[in-house]
Amino acid sequence: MTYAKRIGPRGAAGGGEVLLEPYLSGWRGLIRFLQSLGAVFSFISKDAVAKVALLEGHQQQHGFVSLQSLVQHELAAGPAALRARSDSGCRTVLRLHRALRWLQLFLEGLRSGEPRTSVLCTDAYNASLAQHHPWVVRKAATVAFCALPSRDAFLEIMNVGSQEEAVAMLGEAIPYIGDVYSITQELFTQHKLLDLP
Ligand SMILES: CCCCCCCC/C=C\CCCCCCCC(=O)N[C@@H](COP(=O)(O)O)[C@H](O)/C=C/CCCCCCCCCCCCC
Repeated sequence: MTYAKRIGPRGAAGGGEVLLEPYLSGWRGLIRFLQSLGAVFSFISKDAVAKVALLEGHQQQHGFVSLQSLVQHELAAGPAALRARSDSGCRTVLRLHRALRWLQLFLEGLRSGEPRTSVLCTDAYNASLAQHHPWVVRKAATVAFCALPSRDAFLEIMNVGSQEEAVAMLGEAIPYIGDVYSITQELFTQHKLLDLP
């Protein structure tokens, strides 16, 4: 199971570029995992599927290799044009970028040994995505988190062997996620894109 590892370009050539193909492939793997957790999470997975599909469309249309090339291409039209678009790759990446912070925090909590996954998930959500969501989405998300399996069951569903092996895998994967998050955060800070509507 390499969902999280495949997101990141840790040590990849290109001076800290986030390569689009492994980035999207990582998201597809995470979404499959989320879908396996049951219908209660379908409103979340549907949103993630739509966002990944939008980015795949941009990738295919323009041949982007990295997040950096996507950002450069959209910035060339000017910041005002970029802000006016509701289907821009940049705003979509920004939504997934915030979700990646949630994932990083959630997996760190899972690794730490806290048994209540719903608490871990809620804490990670409140520290990342929640501030960007309206009340109704926050409420629905918090209700869905109560349906998460226990930590033991969660590590089992990950299907990477024993609990110790699953925890070891998280220890390897989390730094990759952190790298992708940091590189994207720097890119979006540099171009003042962290508040795209
Ligand atoms: C070994 C790994 C195990 C970990 C498995 C984790 C699986 C997670 C898979 C996918 C994560 C979902 C990412 C959701 C992206 C949400 C983007 C977003 O903020 N969208 C909102 C704003 O979009 P626009 O309207 O501006 O286009 C949209 O309103 C969101 C709607 C849905 C609610 C999103 C709640 C997200 C909560 C975090 C995911 C919890 C999954 C729990 C499963 C462990």
